[in-house]
Amino acid sequence: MHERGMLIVLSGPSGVGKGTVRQAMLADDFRDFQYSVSMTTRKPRPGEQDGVDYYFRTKEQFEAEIAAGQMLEYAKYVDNYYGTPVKYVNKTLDSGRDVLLEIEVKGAMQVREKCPDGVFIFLTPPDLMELKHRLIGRGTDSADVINKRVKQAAEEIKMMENYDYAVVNDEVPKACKRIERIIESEHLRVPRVIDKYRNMVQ
Ligand SMILES: Nc1nc2c(ncn2[C@@H]2O[C@H](COP(=O)(O)OP(=O)(O)O)[C@@H](O)[C@H]2O)c(=O)[nH]1
Ligand SMILES: Nc1ncnc2c1ncn2[C@@H]1O[C@H](COP(=O)(O)OP(=O)(O)O)[C@@H](O)[C@H]1O
Repeated sequence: MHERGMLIVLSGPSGVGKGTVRQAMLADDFRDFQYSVSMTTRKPRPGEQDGVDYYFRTKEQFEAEIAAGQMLEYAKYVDNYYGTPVKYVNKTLDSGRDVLLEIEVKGAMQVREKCPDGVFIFLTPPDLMELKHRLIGRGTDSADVINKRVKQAAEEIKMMENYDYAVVNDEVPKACKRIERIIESEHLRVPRVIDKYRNMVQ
């Protein structure tokens, strides 16, 4: 029998660098986690692929998935739905592998209710001006959408108190290392490993 995988939830304002840090962790050969691809009603950005970046769906399709109980969590964020299909998460955790969810704060709180033994990490920008610069620099959103996202960011940062860890993304390699250390330490927590040692003392 193997241990069940660990659920890692990474939240943080749009543009803070969640995707960048995740890619850097993979490039760093820290690939012990599986990324859960979310579903969204947002339109694909140039280069984004269905099934890789997101499952791109219509509002009707998304609502049908909710009604069918297929979502672990979902939330509305700046006029679109985003959510985590439950099947992939359960299947992967059951196989003993860790799963990483990259989701906004309302969804993360739903996951916290359902999976209290998950690890909740909040990635935060050095400040809101820097966040805005990153969103502008990414070049994927209109000025109007960027302003909405920065406004939303201020609300999201207030939710940090509900997380287990806060990681500042000042420099990508440093943020990566911080998250890797958190994941490694969480694996050593006694409640996660206790079963392995029970046999020794019987
Ligand atoms: N609740 C929830 N939020 C999600 C999910 N997938 C992505 N998000 C969040 O939705 C917000 C907007 O995502 P997106 O439009 O792709 O912008 P980006 O994260 O800045 O590239 C971000 O805060 C994402 O972390 C999900 O499955 N559930
Ligand atoms: N530590 C950092 N310093 C400077 N720019 C960064 C940093 N991390 C990410 N970026 C840049 O900020 C933009 C947003 O990053 P992204 O990973 O798309 O954010 P998120 O997934 O959180 O929305 C990208 O253009 C990315 O290259």
